[in-house]
Amino acid sequence: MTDIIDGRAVAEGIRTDLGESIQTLKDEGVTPGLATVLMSDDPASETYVSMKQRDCEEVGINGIHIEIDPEAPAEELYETIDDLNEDPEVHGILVQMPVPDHVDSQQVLRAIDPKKDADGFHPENVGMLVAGHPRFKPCTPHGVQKLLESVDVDPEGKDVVIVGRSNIVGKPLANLLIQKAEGGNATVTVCHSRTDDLAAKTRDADVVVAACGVPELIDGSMLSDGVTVIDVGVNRVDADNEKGYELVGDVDFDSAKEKASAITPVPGGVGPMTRAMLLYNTVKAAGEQADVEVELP
Ligand SMILES: Nc1nc2c(c(=O)[nH]1)N[C@@H](CN(C=O)c1ccc(C(=O)N[C@@H](CCC(=O)O)C(=O)O)cc1)CN2
Repeated sequence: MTDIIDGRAVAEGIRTDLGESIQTLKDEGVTPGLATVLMSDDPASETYVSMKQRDCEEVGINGIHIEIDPEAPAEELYETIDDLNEDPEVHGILVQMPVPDHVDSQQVLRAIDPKKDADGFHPENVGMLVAGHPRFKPCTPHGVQKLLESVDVDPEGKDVVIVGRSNIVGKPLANLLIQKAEGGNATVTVCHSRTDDLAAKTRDADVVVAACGVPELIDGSMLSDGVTVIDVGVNRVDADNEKGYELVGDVDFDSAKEKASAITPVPGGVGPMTRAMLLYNTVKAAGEQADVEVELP
C-alpha cells in the first residue's frame, strides 16, 4: 500500500503547535509580524502571497502586505525593504520570487536584514546553513524534512536524489540532508538538466525529490519499488475547466504511485508545508528579536 503523504494535515499540525508559541509571545506583549512584498503580476505569485497572508491571519501573526508595480524602478523595492528593516513591528520579511527582470534578485536578498529574513535566502543565512548552523531554514526544504519525518523516513544512510539545483530548493535541501543532524546524514546526489541518464540516478535512490519545474518529468519507469517520492513542483498546465488550468507536479503521480511506498500529491503536498514553515520562521524571528524563548515544532 502506498502512503499518500498529506501535506495539508502535516501543515495544520505545525500551525496548531505554532499557535502556542504565538500565544507565549503575545503574553509578553509581542505580536509576530510578517511582511510580504509582491512586485509581480504573475497570477501564481499573487495566489501564494494571498495564501501566506491568510495563514498569518489564521494563526494570529500580524500580516502586512505591500504591492509594488512590477514596472516601478528597483529603488522602490529597496526603499520598501529598508522601511521594513527599521519597523519594530515587522519580525519577518519576504519578497515573493521571481522579481521582474530589471530587478537584481541577489541585491534584493542582500537588502533584507538577515535577522528578519523569513525565507532564509540572505547570503549570511545561506552561509550559516552550509556551515551546519542554520538560523532560518528555507521554507520548502524544511517542509520536505518535516514531510519525511511525518512518514518515519529518516534520511540517515539513505541515497537521496534531488532533481533540481535551485537556490530556493535543490541547493539548500542538499545541504540540510547531508548535515550531521536530525533529518540529515543522507548521501545526496543533485541532478539537473545536464545530468546524463537521469533515470539511472533516480532508479538508484531510496528517496527522490523532484524540484525541477518540468511537469511530470519523473514517471514510474524511473523509480525503484519502495521509493519515497517528494514532489516539489507546482506547475499550472492548460486544462478544459473553469480556471483554464490544473496543477501538476514534476512527478507523474499515477505511474509513480505504483512504485512508491510513500508519495506527496500536488496540490496538497509540499506547497502547504512551504507556507507552514514560513510561519515557523516568523515566530522564530519574533522570539529572537524580542528575546523571548519560544518552543518550535
Ligand atoms: N520568496 C519566495 N518566493 C518563492 C518561494 C519561496 O519559498 N519564497 N517558493 C516558490 C513558491 N511558493 C512560495 O512562495 C509556494 C508554492 C506553492 C504553494 C502552495 O501552497 N501550493 C498549493 C497550491 C496552490 C494553488 O492553488 O495554486 C499546493 O501545492 O497545495 C505555496 C507557496 C516560488 N517563490
